[in-house]
Amino acid sequence: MMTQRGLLIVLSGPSGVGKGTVRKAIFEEDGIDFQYSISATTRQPRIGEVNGEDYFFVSREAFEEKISNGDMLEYAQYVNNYYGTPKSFIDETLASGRDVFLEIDVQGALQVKSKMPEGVYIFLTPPDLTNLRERLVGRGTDSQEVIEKRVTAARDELKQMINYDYAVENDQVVFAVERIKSIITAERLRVARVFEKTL
Ligand SMILES: Nc1ncnc2c1ncn2[C@@H]1O[C@H](COP(=O)(O)OP(=O)(O)OP(=O)(O)O)[C@@H](O)[C@H]1O
Ligand SMILES: Nc1nc2c(ncn2[C@@H]2O[C@H](COP(=O)(O)O)[C@@H](O)[C@H]2O)c(=O)[nH]1
Repeated sequence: MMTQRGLLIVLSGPSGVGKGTVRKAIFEEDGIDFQYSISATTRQPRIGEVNGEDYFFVSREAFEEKISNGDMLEYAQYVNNYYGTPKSFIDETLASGRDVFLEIDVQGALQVKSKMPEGVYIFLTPPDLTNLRERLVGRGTDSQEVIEKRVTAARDELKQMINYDYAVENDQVVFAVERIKSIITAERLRVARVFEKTL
């Protein structure tokens, strides 16, 4: 019997918009049955971050070796560090029929879209840039210099919203979570109908 491939769900948007916060809130809900793809990065862990849970923290050399070996579905250099999505987890999970959830930056999401256009691409947007800067400052994890680099990158990233399937405003986390869950429910139904027609 043919197995229906899992659905690839990509949540993206500028740094500080709240992707991680919204993703964690979604995964804390009951009945969530998709798998989170843990990214690799060369950035130093922040206080409280756990290797293998938040990221796979690796050296620059190890990351570059993974790129050469073709082990990354996508990768990006963001504010002097590499970030990337290990490919084998995505391939194996989708092939087993389970849905995968990626939370990645805009450069990476567009690379994935060019390879896997059948995925669902969701752009999380802030109410405005002032609000975005306030969130980065409020998070307290980056220097003023890094925050300015992230806000500058955000100006360009917001122009890419048009290349996504959906834009979701993160005005309040609970509302953003509900909007994203509705999108996923509708997309799962659509994909299941398409699959039924192929049987
Ligand atoms: N809807 C919201 N309203 C107010 N503050 C928010 C909201 N969503 C997230 N935040 C806060 O904004 C800050 C940035 O959120 P978060 O770290 O989740 O962003 P991110 O998009 O994952 O960032 P990065 O891409 O850099 O990892 C955090 O301090 C978080 O608590
Ligand atoms: N292209 C990718 N971008 C990723 C990945 N994992 C995370 N990210 C994005 O990087 C920036 C910075 O993250 P931070 O943890 O240092 O704040 C942010 O936009 C993340 O979403 C990935 O695998 N590929």
